[in-house]
Amino acid sequence: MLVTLEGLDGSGKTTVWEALQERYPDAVFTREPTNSWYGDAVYRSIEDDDADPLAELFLYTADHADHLSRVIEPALERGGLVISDRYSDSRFAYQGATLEAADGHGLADPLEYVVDIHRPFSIEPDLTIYLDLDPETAAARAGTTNKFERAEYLASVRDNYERLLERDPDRFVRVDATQSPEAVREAVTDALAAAVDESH
Ligand SMILES: Nc1ncnc2c1ncn2[C@@H]1O[C@H](COP(=O)(O)OP(=O)(O)O)[C@@H](O)[C@H]1O
Ligand SMILES: Cc1cn([C@H]2C[C@H](O)[C@@H](COP(=O)(O)OP(=O)(O)O)O2)c(=O)[nH]c1=O
Repeated sequence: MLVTLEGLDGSGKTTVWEALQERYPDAVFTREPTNSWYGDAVYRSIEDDDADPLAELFLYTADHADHLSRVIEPALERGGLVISDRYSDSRFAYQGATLEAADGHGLADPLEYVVDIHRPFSIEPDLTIYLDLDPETAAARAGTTNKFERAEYLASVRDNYERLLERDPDRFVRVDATQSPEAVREAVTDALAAAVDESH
């Protein structure tokens, strides 16, 4: 079973992901960008304010392809629970927004385009927990350290997440990330426990 955590920078994904490790000690905990050299390339691009948006999309997608074959697919084949801090929806929402800001880079609908390039090879999560937070709080919590963490940009990323929730309501569970860390953790744990129960 594949479970992903999504949300804006600073929404509390990593805090929750760490708490879940105590709760599910046998699960495989992973993240995107990964810790491979593809992930290193992604982080180089994040630091480059002039990175080409399409080139950046393909770097993230290369990291995802490697993540699938090296980590996700083997773990799912073993029948395990896999919990990923960010996954494809981050690309749909963030690179969709970056491409949109670059006048669509000649694409009629950047978000749809990013979804489409994943379709032939990617694996859809069984459950995606979306930590919902307003862009201002997200930027303040994240510390606005890179180009993706600015409130204005995060507002367009959030609009894209809303589109994704609308098109796929059965896969997503929305959690109000303005709550205390304890309340967020409890809501996430409840959603995950319900999904794990249902899969048995
Ligand atoms: N529910 C919460 N309320 C207030 N602050 C939080 C909450 N969850 C996390 N934080 C804090 O916000 C910052 C970003 O959290 P983090 O888990 O790293 O988010 P993300 O992985 O989504 O970027 C950290 O300083 C963390 O301690
Ligand atoms: C996985 C992924 C991350 N990102 C962005 C979100 C973050 O700003 C940045 C690094 O991700 P991450 O290290 O998860 O940041 P955070 O813990 O602050 O949420 O990369 C994308 O734009 N596309 C993607 O596909």
